[in-house]
Amino acid sequence: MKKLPNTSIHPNTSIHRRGLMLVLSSPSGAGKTTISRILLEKEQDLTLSVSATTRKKRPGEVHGKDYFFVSVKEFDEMVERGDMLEYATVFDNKYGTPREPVEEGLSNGKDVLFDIDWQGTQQVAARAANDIVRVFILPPSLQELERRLYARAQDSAEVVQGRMAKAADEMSHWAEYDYIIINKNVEKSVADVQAILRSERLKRERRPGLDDFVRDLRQA
Ligand SMILES: Nc1nc2c(ncn2[C@@H]2O[C@H](COP(=O)(O)OP(=O)(O)O)[C@@H](O)[C@H]2O)c(=O)[nH]1
Ligand SMILES: Nc1ncnc2c1ncn2[C@@H]1O[C@H](COP(=O)(O)OP(=O)(O)O)[C@@H](O)[C@H]1O
Repeated sequence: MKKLPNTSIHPNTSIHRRGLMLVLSSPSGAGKTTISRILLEKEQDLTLSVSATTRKKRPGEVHGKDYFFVSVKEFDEMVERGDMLEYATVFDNKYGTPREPVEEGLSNGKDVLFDIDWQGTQQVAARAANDIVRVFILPPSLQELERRLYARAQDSAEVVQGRMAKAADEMSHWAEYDYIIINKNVEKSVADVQAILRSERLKRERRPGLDDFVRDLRQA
């Protein structure tokens, strides 16, 4: 895997605040898409990293908004060209994060939201340890997880059962995340992610512009 130095993620050193990479992961059906959607409406300075996938489009999904739906050949070519920040196989389909929009968002002073699995999270963390904030979303119970997967009504019973079977595996990675949210009530979960975002944005190391500010204050 090509190593991506931090400097290439943040080419613009003049930005006042250093953008962060907010990762949401969860077993399928726990609610990360729902939480992300509301969060993006509420947070103007947050932009979604739209992944590329070889999975089939679900009813209602829009190419370029929910995912870039590509063929296996197109996906592999993107990987070959080094266009992916990270990529992984999940539920027999390939998923990956196109690098360029992420770099562009960060250098424009935006925070970037990622809906990616634990494999992708590990890859991004290895490349941009100081910029990543990891949030893992748990369902209140396995029964509720299954209910939500059926309630979404977009996958066959076979696909739902496959996702239930993989849930324990995905959840085994929960301790690799910085924050854990049990998604019982959507509004509360969104408020919790907003609290995380707000605190992480206030961290000293994400505010390089403060150096000059404090220097001026001290000279007064
Ligand atoms: N590593 C990686 N995982 C992704 C990416 N995009 C989506 N995923 C993960 O792939 C899994 C399946 O996503 P999807 O097919 O949309 O199903 P859903 O999560 O049940 O809505 C989820 O765990 C996503 O977080 C990506 O670009 N990279
Ligand atoms: N807190 C919640 N309470 C009840 N239903 C929820 C909650 N969060 C999400 N859902 C529902 O559960 C289903 C799966 O949510 P989704 O956001 O698609 O999950 P994911 O993206 O993690 O696979 C959707 O039908 C969604 O409306």
